[in-house]
Amino acid sequence: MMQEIILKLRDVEMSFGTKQVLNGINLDVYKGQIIGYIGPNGAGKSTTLKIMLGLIDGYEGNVELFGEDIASGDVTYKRRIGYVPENADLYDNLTACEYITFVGELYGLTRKEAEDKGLQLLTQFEMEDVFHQRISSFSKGMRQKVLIVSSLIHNPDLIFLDEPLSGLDANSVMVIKDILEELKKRGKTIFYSSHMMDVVERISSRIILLVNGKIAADGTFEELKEQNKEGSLEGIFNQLTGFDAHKETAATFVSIVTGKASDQE
Ligand SMILES: Nc1ncnc2c1ncn2[C@@H]1O[C@H](COP(=O)(O)OP(=O)(O)OP(=O)(O)O)[C@@H](O)[C@H]1O
Repeated sequence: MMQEIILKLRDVEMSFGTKQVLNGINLDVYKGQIIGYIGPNGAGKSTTLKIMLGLIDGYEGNVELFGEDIASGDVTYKRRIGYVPENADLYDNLTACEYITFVGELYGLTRKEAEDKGLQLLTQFEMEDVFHQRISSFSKGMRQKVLIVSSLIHNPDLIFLDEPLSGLDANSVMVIKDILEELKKRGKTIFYSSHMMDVVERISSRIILLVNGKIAADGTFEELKEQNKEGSLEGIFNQLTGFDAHKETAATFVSIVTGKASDQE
């Protein structure tokens, strides 16, 4: 049986002014895949995510979600999407409860449904005591948990995560990794962008490496390892992005900081 295509990109290009950021992205993502979307800073990962989410316009090419062209004007597909942004402007003056019910209502839940479900979910992160406190009083990790809960409150089929583990402690990272596994088992499709190579290596059913707005590698971790003769995703990343100067760069950087070459210390 053919697997359902959830996400389809054809010749997607994007420029900001004269700078071309995406140079022809072609991609089919199937139901139940966890895609690890990696690449150097500025490669165009967040830009790709924002195009698929309908947050930025002006791209060339074709983007289909759940078999529908997102440029068709019909935005009902958005109800089936969850999104954890990289930099979220959480509404600091709202309480966790107010924020989560606000997002839940945007996605079509009633206030009561969103509030009940939000409290249940935050309780799993041991945050029930702060449900009615203002987000401005939260630590970075607590804010991140509110974002993760908000992104899943409406039971989306396709989930976009942009560096979702930032600020989370080791125990919470474990829980989130297992949540992603569990969502995958239940047929959810996950598009996961991160720089944490060990996590991407572990959770992804497929890894896509973007370099200069182009897909430079696409396959399972095993396939990438086979092709690149490197043992870790970090090593594969270094090799495919042509970066082997970390030691020299670090030494030069610290020499500038200290005003002395390393052998003068
Ligand atoms: N709104 C914008 N206006 C102008 N240039 C932009 C805009 N958004 C992104 N860019 C540029 O597009 C390029 C790709 O940015 P993008 O945020 O997609 O990279 P990224 O792969 O997500 O990087 P990172 O790993 O650092 O998050 C960068 O050169 C960035 O400066």
